Amino acid sequence: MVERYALSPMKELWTTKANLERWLEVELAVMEAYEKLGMIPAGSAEKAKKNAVIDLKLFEEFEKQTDHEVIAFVKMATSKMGDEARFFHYGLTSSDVIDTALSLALVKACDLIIEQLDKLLQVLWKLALEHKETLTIGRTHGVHAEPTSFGLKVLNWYAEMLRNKDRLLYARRQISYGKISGAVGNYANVPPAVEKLALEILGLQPTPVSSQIVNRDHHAFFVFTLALLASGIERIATEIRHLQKTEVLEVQEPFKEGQKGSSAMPHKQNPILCERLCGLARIMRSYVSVALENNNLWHERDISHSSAERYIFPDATQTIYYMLVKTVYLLENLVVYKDRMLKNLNLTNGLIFSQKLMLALIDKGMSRSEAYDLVQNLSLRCWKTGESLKELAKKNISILNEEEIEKIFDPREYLKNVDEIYSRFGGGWQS
Ligand SMILES: O=C(O)C[C@H](Nc1ncnc2c1ncn2[C@@H]1O[C@H](COP(=O)(O)O)[C@@H](O)[C@H]1O)C(=O)O
Repeated sequence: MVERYALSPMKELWTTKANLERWLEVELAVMEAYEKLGMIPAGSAEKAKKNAVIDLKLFEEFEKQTDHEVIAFVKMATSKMGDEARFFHYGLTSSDVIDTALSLALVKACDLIIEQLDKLLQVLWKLALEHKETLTIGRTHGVHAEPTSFGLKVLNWYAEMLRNKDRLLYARRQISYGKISGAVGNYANVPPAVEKLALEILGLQPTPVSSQIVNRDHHAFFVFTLALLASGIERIATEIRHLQKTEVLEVQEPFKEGQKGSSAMPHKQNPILCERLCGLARIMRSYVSVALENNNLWHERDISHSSAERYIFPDATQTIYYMLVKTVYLLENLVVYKDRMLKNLNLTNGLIFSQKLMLALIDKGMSRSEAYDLVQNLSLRCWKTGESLKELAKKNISILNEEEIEKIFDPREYLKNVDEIYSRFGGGWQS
């Protein structure tokens, strides 16, 4: 993981020491299960826990010697044990330990991610409420379309993040499986009852059927869910980048006291945070293709996925965590220029009210194509000359009176159903 984007407490989850401690947690849970079932002498698990060694130097030494990390781990962990060492790793294959411990790590990572996502939801809801009535221009194809509210844009982000939360909760279930079923998953040397008890102790559930490993579709789904969340953040960041263009300047990402925008141009305030979030979302997508490829392993498993997973799980969880923390900061401190929004809304001299004008003509009895052509002709003149569409309508359309025309060109008319849209979210964000 690039240290620059590694934040606590997520980064501590992925240290070698934390990993070895999780392996030990799994081994001890298995011993406890054997003991509860009366299959090994009472007190063995407690003794093993007391005498177990976690020593990174020793682990490295044994790994160099054996070129097998789980054997190195077992040698290290049992190096100061007595007779209880006989029952340590008893009947297990390496992946019983590795995969079960990996699920423990991923579930914890998922909880940290959900915690940040909850914060983001809270900030989004607050911003959406604050700007429920803030008029802005809605753009399609990058071109002014019709008035809308800035809060509604934010509410749309909020709704996507609510869906991301739903998906994450489901993904959390998908990665909360362990397996203690032996070398090819058929419990030849460890009974299913041990798996059941051990996983209960660890707070995981057994896979109904496994090979040597927990199938990688579980993990791929989780990684995809994170990438989808990242693309939602990217969508927010992209919108802010567009709205921060000099010609637009409707919003601006926070620019700290003492911050510098450019080494060459002292005046610059660039949307660097949003640009970084867009870059990181690209990285997040790249993990998905690796996770998908890891699903296709030979027979009861090969180990081609292992090296790739040393990157994708720590990096994907740390990157999305970083993205969430920064997005919360970004939106908590977003600068919103309401006056500029209004100024931009009026840039096209009323053209954005063309649909309402056309519909009013239809309501007065005109055919749709006649009304369309009339309004289009006036609009094209408006584009060319810079005249106001409202004034042109008053001069050229006699079937609408002045009051009716004023109402058509009132941007507030476009907010009349905003309350109903908000009401679909009930009381909003309650953590
Ligand atoms: O219980 C077993 O160990 C069963 C055995 N399969 C293995 N299961 C788990 N780990 C194994 C296995 N084989 C190797 N290794 C060790 O995994 C490490 C892989 O390193 P890397 O490719 O860098 O991620 C690296 O340390 C490897 O030595 C089998 O033959 O089915």
